[in-house]
Amino acid sequence: MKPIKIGIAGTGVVASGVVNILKRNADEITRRAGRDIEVIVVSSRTRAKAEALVGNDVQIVNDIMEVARHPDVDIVVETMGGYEPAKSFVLEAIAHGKHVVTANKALLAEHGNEIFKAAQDKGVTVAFEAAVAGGIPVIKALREGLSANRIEWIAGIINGTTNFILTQMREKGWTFADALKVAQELGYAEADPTFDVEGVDAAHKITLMSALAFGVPIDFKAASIEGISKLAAADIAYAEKFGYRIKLLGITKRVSNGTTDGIELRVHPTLIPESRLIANVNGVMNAVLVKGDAVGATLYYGAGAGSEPTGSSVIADLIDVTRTITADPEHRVPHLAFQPDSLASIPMLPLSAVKTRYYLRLTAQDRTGVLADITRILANHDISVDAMLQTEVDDATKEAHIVIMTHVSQESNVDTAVSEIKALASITGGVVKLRVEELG
Ligand SMILES: NC(=O)c1ccc[n+]([C@@H]2O[C@H](COP(=O)([O-])OP(=O)(O)OC[C@H]3O[C@@H](n4cnc5c(N)ncnc54)[C@H](O)[C@@H]3O)[C@@H](O)[C@H]2O)c1
Ligand SMILES: N[C@@H](CCO)C(=O)O
Ligand code: NA
Repeated sequence: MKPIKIGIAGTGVVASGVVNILKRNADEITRRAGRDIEVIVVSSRTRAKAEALVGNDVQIVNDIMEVARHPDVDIVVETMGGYEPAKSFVLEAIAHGKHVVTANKALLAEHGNEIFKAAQDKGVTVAFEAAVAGGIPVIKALREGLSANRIEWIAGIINGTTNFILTQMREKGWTFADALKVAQELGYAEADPTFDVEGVDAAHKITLMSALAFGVPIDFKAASIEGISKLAAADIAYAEKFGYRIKLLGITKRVSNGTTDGIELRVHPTLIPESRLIANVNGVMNAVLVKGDAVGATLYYGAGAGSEPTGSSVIADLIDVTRTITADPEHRVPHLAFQPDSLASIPMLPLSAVKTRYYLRLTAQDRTGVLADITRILANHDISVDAMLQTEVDDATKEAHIVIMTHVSQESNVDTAVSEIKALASITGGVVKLRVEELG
């Protein structure tokens, strides 16, 4: 059979992984796909760099649209990142009847509904395994392996950069800035690393998984997002005293009970019991826990970023598309796991509706009655205390830290209580609030 012909836009970290693996494993890949997969054209802004990667036999063009419109290309790979020109490139390729493989979660989280609709109308596939948790085949698991289940929730460490930073800070005492710099050098970070650090990248990924899990349109605007830039080393240490690790988690949950029906979608630093496997996922590694009603909890672990791990997922998509390229589009696996005419309209829940356990750290002056004031406020808002710790009073500041672990409480109640506590004269250093997830 004649080879499947690939055009690549963007020859950076991910594209290099793709090209190198395609060369090294050509034999296995052909035996699996049933046809050779051959890169015939790449776009590059720096010709020398592209030539060093693909050699002289591959056409190198300046204009990405030449890749999108190339008459011989069957599948385009989008590894530029960002919203534009990536969006125009993908839509142009679809309009020209090309299948698309992309690693770009930002693009799909913001514009996926439009892109998948265009692909559906044209009868082509847009595949994106590399976009979520890098090399881990979690999109495949959600879309195919778990398709018998009603998904209950997903919780994942889905940003390698922040997990790398948290790990180096905790294990090696690196500063935040040094750890971020190394993550950038290793090719893990986004072009704009605030996307990593502020939780936006994780929110892009959990938004896509939420749509796949619950059969709803992609709704990035509904995500509540909090990153790790304000996380204090003191809270990591106190969490450990209670037996918890702090990880940046992307969480999506279907809440369906007598009073509430909807979907939670949130990213924030989270306390996880240290006995959970996922609490021990370190460095650039990612892990995604998916709870299905039939299968129970399942865990997917592996490298969430990096050239070849991400390239591994891009090529898995290329092989999938190659295998089904001649199939009637109606018989291909739907982009978002559910048939596009069967998407549900389930409300997205605000953060204020979340019910979980909370970690609170208060910085208080050492005055009589302060603890009584705090516990009275908590009780007034239906928040019961599970455990409490107070540090010794600092000689210089006369302040102490009071750390409180609550039982399950509602976020809106906790927020009201926190603002009342902050208003107490004895609370001089603000209140830190973190969420706790048992993930059992
Ligand atoms: N690096 C990773 O570990 C990783 C993992 C998963 C997903 N991703 C995603 O993969 C995509 C690429 O990431 P990367 O790390 O390879 O980035 P990169 O910066 O290493 O490479 C991007 C490439 O695209 C080219 N490019 C960028 N803007 C362009 C434009 N406007 N016109 C033409 N060419 C342009 C650049 O010149 C470069 O060759 C992003 O969407 C990223 O989020 C990266
Ligand atoms: N910047 C992302 C790349 C993988 O999507 C990360 O650190 O996880
Ligand atoms: Na993946």
